[in-house]
Amino acid sequence: MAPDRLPHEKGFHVSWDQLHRDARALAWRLDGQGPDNGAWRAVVGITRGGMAPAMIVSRELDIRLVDTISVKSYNHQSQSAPVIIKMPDRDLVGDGTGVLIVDDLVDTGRTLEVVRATMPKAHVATVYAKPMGRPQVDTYITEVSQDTWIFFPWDMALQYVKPYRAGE
Ligand SMILES: O=P(O)(O)OC[C@H]1O[C@H](OP(=O)(O)OP(=O)(O)O)[C@H](O)[C@@H]1O
Ligand SMILES: Nc1nc2[nH]cnc2c(=O)[nH]1
Ligand SMILES: [Mg+2]
Repeated sequence: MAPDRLPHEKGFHVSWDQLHRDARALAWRLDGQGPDNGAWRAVVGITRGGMAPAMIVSRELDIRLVDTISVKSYNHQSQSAPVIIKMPDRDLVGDGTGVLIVDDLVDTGRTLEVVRATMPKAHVATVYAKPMGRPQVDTYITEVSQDTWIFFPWDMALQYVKPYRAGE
């Protein structure tokens, strides 16, 4: 096993195209589910990974009010207690009513626990979810097992791969 995959058993590699399709699927699922005649008031993306799906969801649902919340917790694959280092505009998000919080994935759920506490009435949506974090999410698209590490396109590059039967 490649050392950069430890301690997870499996790798789930997501291309830009796949992320685009899955974020669009998330938007379609959320369409018409907002509290104001089905409409959502604003999108809040959780930096940094939530910014790409937040952009796609806000584009699909024609939501022009977009803000971010910045949370720092993971350093590579090791997690420390999540800390909010930047809040969204309080006048915009209020208690979270009509706000869609968007992140790329939920793993342990610790990031969303901290974010939810700041906007208790918001709807939380992620593209991918692992079982431990699922209770923190209202809507998600694809579930992967807890021992899977999800690799996003912004963390990868195309590179040469040797054929299975490499010439001697
Ligand atoms: O459910 P949890 O166990 O809290 O993990 C999920 C969070 O971890 C990743 O972010 P990360 O902290 O790596 O920061 P980044 O988005 O800036 O890359 C991911 O984008 C989620 O925000
Ligand atoms: N890229 C990435 N970041 C994470 N943060 C917590 N879990 C994951 C994961 O599976 N992949
Ligand atoms: Mg993140």
